[in-house]
Amino acid sequence: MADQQKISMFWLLRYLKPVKGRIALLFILLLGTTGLQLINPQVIQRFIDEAAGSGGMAELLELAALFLVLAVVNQTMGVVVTYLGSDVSWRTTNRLRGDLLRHCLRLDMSFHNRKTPGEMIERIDGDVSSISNFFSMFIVQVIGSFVLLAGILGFMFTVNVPIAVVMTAFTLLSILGMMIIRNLGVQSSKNDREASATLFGLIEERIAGIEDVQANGHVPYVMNRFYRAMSSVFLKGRKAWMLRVVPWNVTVSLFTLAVTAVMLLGVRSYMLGEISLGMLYLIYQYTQMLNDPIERLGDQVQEFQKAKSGMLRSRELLSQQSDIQDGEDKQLPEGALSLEFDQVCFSYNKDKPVLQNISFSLKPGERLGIIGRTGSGKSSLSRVLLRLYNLDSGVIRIGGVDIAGLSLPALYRRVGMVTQDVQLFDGTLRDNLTLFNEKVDDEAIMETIEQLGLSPWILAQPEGLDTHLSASGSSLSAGEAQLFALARVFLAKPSLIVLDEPSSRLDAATEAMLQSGVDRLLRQSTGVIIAHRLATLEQVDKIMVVGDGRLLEFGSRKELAGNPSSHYARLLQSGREEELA
Ligand SMILES: Nc1ncnc2c1ncn2[C@@H]1O[C@H](COP(=O)(O)OP(=O)(O)OP(=O)(O)O)[C@@H](O)[C@H]1O
Repeated sequence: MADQQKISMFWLLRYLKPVKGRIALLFILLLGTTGLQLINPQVIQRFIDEAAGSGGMAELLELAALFLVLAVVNQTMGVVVTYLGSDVSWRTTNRLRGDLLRHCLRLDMSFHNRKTPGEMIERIDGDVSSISNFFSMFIVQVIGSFVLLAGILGFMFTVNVPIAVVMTAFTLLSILGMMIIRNLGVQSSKNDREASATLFGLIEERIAGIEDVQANGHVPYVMNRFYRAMSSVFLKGRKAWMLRVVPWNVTVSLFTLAVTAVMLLGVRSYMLGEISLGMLYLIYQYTQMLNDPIERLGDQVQEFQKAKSGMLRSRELLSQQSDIQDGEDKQLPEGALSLEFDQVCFSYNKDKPVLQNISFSLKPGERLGIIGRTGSGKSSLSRVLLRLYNLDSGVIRIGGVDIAGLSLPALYRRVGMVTQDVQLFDGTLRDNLTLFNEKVDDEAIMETIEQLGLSPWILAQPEGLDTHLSASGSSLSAGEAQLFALARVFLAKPSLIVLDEPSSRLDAATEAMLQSGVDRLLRQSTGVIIAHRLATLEQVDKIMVVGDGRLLEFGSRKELAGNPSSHYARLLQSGREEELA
């Protein structure tokens, strides 16, 4: 645990570095307010003694004015300290949020398959929020509190040693107690954060599937799971809170004892004529003030426990390694790219093979149509081709280069894919087509759209390319979104294109219209088209039939069509596409 703590602190320092100037200023201001807090009671003490003695009105007014000025300056500095604290906290935590998101986006699909989006939101935002106080105030508050304590106790030793000894003993005991129990709540706070992440995951999953939940009458079941998750958050949250407030309760009890002892000693000294009335007030005031920094330290211990659980979880996430390691090769040959699968085996879970010994090759510019029954492994084939998963064994070569040794940006620059699930982003049609790349001009967009025969559709949108699309895609039909995804991938001019059921949601007329456009655009690249409808594959050069993760048939489309014993010919003859393979 101690080791882990050291790592956490060290690791966070890099986020504080860019704001070190602001932290220094924060620190100076805090020292200033601490000093003013110490001086103010002394002004009142002099005021009381002057008033009780023979002080003139002018002196009293001077002291009152000084008190007012100091109080206003103190308040103003307090506001600036709060502002600077929040500023530091936002700057640092936003950098951490950015790092976490960037890291997660690079993690492999196996990781993302295990996490719900809601859980990821909690990890990227929720955990970091719990660290924000640590960034803004922890160091400053802790040091400020110690300085204030030292100031009060130091001054008391010059006034009355027995009272100063009682105060010091109380302070040391309180701090010691907090040090001993400071880690008490860390694990429970971590459990609390985990429960909350699960709850968010559940809410997100259900809202994302709202149509299915409503249409299938799943509301009571969803509510039941929701209540159970909430109950877990409540129980774990309560335990974490209870363990966090223990240090605070310890200091409150000690403080009551200390105030009683100090007041008894103070009143006794006053009765014996050792101190003035003003000094008695000062002793009382300083005793009260002792509680403030100790309470602040207690608060910071609580915050630290919360922050530490967030730090541990964020650190854990940042240290997750992607299974997909970036390769060194940066170059692929110019023009359309060849494709070769050599004895490729792949599984999502080791106990269930999904692709078994797949070998085939395509020359640059050739087009392959893949057919096979539902669940036979067609989409998995395209996923491994784009290195979304690692192979169990075998090699995939694109343009003669093993993709395992190829850098991922180099791969994605030249290979494009349209999947069955089209993701839209919050932005205009143009943003979604260019993926926010401002270098792509409208002319290039319209040219591609024209070739795909989609310009009437784009022009029919209320504001053309400036039409706003919502991230959920509710503004487009599923078929429209597919057209859109096709335009998007062709705009990037890839040299190898994988189309996974690109027209599954289009009506026959729209598909026919699209077909010639796709054919034209595919002329500049090698194409892999996964299709359920045989009509989609009329223009391909090669056909592959997949069944149960195995390659059942591979060859020239024309030859297979002319061979009555081939799977493909039989499918063509029967016209029963549902019997694919
Ligand atoms: N993320 C995943 N995790 C675990 N198993 C998966 C995952 N995705 C797919 N599978 C399994 O892998 C097998 C092949 O799935 P794949 O999606 O490649 O089939 P497909 O031929 O593309 O099917 P469809 O025609 O329905 O799109 C199926 O048995 C499926 O259950």
